[in-house]
Amino acid sequence: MKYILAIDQGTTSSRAILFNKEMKIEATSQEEFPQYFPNSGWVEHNPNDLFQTVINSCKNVLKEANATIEDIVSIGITNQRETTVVWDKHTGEAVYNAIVWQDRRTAKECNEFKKDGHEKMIMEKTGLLFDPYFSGMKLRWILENVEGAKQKALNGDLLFGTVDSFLIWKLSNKQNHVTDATNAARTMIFNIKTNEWDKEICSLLDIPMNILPEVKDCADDFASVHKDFFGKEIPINGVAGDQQSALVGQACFEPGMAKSTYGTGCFAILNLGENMVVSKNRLLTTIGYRLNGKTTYALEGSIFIAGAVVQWLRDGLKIIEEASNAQEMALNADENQQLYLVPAFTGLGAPYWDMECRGAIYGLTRGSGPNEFAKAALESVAYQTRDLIEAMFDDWNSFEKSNSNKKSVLRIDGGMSSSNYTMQFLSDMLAMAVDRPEILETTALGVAWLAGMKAGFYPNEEGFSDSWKLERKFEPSMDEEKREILYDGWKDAVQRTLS
Ligand SMILES: Nc1ncnc2c1ncn2[C@@H]1O[C@H](COP(=O)(O)OP(=O)(O)O)[C@@H](O)[C@H]1O
Ligand SMILES: O=P(O)(O)OC[C@H](O)CO
Repeated sequence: MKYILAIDQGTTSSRAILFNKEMKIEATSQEEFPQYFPNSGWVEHNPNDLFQTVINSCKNVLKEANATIEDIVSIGITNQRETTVVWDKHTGEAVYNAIVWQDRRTAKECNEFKKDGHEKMIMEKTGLLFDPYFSGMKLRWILENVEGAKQKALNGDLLFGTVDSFLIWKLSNKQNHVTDATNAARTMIFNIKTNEWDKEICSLLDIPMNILPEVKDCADDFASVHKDFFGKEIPINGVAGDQQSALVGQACFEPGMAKSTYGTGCFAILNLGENMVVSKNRLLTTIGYRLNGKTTYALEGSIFIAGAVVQWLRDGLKIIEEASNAQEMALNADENQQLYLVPAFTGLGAPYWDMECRGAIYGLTRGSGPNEFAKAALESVAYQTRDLIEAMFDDWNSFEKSNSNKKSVLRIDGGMSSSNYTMQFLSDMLAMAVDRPEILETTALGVAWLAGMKAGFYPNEEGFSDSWKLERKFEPSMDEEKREILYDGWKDAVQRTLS
């Protein structure tokens, strides 16, 4: 048997997944690693943990499938985005822990840059906001705060990379310092119009450009894994940040197609085609994928708390034992009560971007109990998605005038997409069909396809799109008046919650 090996290096664990010739999953393996919180708002990983859990997962998945390295045609790597590593190119040791995408340590400095009027330029060139989320400010922090780092960088002794880049450099035995366009697009120092690292931004942040990796297409010759690791050299032919990989895995190749991934948080991405549209609604513009030198742009919006609200029902309120119980409770809730839970546990993401506000619940009565809480929790995810999707399609429609009000496909995935109650309510709230595919592991599938297609093992874009299979379509069934009354109530609840 021949396989493609997909590596998914995520925020809490590393996974390896083997896909067979039919693009079906043959085996998976996963290993968690520690999270470090050295200060309030700081989040770090040990880069060696990231690498070692990747190696272990790859070895274990081969065992799991009774396969050997001879069976692997090519490797694809997808990863938590924005997380920043700086390492010594001679010793291979990181000069500081990986600063994780969730880390907010540079918030104050970002505000100063914003006050000085630099955000407009950042938005126009990178599609992003001036925010600690992105790699540029994390990289700046390391160079400014780790003793000797700036000088070493200037001397050409250090390298910077997002997690994909660090892993590839290690796997290639220090040979290839590369990344792909989707990961570069999340650094805030990459110009997504010209597809180049941006001199003006690097100079503003005082980042020496000699430490930056070469940026490749998503399906490309990235490197060969050195034979010391698995006993044989294997090409790495696919790389994409995890959310973009899911866009590809959902075969959202046409402008107007969107995917929404419901894990701990939720990330929605809309394909914009060849046009870089800067959002009027404070959404992010990013690179969806780059194939054969051609960039496909995308709009992205994220919700911080999606599946995490269900974890809160379980671990905080202790009113459910497992995530799937929330649905039964929602179905048993009193229909005459209308509770709104605004899960702003860590602020609200797009399109509000309010980091200071905190969660709230509205509409409580003497009769409100666990069932009503569970219902409000699940529904909050749909309301938040409507906020995002409305903002996205507003940008899309004002750009694509001929398509005025055209709403197209929304494909869903991630752990929480298995909740039928939530997905039906989502379809009702959006007044659009919501499609759930047979393969929910779309993140790994996306990068497996990129690697397999480059290696000539998998079909082209068209063939891959044809292989996408629907498991269930959720169609809107709520009448319009009810939908709008409910949504107005949500908007009112959000307004009362904002700081
Ligand atoms: N049946 C379900 N109903 C509601 N939420 C669910 C259900 N199953 C899983 N979840 C939620 O989905 C999340 C896990 O999804 P996953 O895609 O594995 O997330 P991540 O990759 O962020 O860890 C958890 O937050 C969990 O609460
Ligand atoms: O590792 P995940 O799945 O939580 O994804 C993290 C995102 O890429 C952050 O932007």
